[in-house]
Amino acid sequence: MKIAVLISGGVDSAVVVHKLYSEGHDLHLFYIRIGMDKGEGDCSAEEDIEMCSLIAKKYSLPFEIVSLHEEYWQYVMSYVLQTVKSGLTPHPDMMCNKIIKFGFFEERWGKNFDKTATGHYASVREVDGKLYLATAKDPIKDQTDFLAQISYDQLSHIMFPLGNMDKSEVRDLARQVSLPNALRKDSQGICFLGKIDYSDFIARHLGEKKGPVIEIETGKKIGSHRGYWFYTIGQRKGLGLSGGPWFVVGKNIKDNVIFVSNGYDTRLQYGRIISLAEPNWISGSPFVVSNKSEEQEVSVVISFKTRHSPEFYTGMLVMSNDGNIKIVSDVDVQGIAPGQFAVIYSKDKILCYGSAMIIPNVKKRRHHHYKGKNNLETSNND
Ligand SMILES: Nc1ncnc2c1ncn2[C@@H]1O[C@H](COP(=O)(O)OP(=O)(O)OP(=O)(O)O)[C@@H](O)[C@H]1O
Repeated sequence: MKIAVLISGGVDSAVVVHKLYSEGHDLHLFYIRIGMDKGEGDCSAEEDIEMCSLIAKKYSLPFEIVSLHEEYWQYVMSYVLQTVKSGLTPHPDMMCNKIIKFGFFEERWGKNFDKTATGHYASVREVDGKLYLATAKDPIKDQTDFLAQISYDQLSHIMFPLGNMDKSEVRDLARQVSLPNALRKDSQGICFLGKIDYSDFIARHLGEKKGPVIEIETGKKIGSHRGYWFYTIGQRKGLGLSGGPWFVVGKNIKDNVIFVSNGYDTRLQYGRIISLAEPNWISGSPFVVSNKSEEQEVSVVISFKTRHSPEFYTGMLVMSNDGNIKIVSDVDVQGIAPGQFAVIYSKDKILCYGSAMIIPNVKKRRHHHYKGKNNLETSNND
């Protein structure tokens, strides 16, 4: 098979090259170059590229560096800034996979190959003649949540050769076959943005604007913050408040107010109802539509995640007859942040059906103690 392999200089994608090469495929390696923000050099990219060249050389494979710099800044980063500005929490990794790695790359280069392979920890399964995004063997490394915005067409053209390997097996294999990056540390952080400080980046683009931090139960001002766009629902770190733990439980964007609540047990930290919008069902809707009558809600038992973590929650995915969807969780979910995505899995946690954006549960709550303002919050905590 003719396969385009996306390589980053990291050990995972190098092991992909080794595996596919050993299976006798015809490989073409690609590195996607994305520069930093204006005026910032990016020396780590040069190191990554050098590593990619070494891997290409080891297997005598063609290697190309392609740029998607403009596209990344135009689509992914503008989405990040817009989302943050509207008080929501963005998910750049998800958008990067959908728009860059499996979007523009596929359109321009990947389409000329039978498949495109990456070092993501995920798999593709066929069930009743249909392909599904499916979880990886290694539950700690599983990255299906980052992939849950892709389309069926994108999925149909992708291979994830590490889906059936644990990270330790990947490292062992890299050592055994003496890959030049066998001992290289894993990359951390947000997609291509891993190399820059997220908070600095936001400050540079959106500036700072001081505002009050209000204890939600009492309406008392207990501190000040740098601008609502630096904070996300469920956040604990970086609030600079004494007598914690304090958690962000709501925001009033109009007045630049952050609401916090004290303690791990506060009711306000948790919610069981998660309202969703714009679902992306990769392989079709998980609802069994044949049961649907005019007045009825339809529901399906699911597992789900609301953040990148090995833990799954369980609950029901419910669609009301007006088409609105929500999750009713079996247990309290901490820090439900609108703008983030709920990733929906089959009950047995094997198939990833797709994802939908978390939206605020519409409700009004009066904060009598804070200048009598009536705030429609961006919090989902019931
Ligand atoms: N700059 C890049 N150019 C081409 N492909 C990339 C690039 N960055 C990441 N990828 C692809 O996306 C996959 C997942 O990327 P992620 O950032 O999660 O890296 P990772 O899990 O640390 O993997 P690796 O060890 O290969 O860097 C990589 O394995 C690789 O196939």
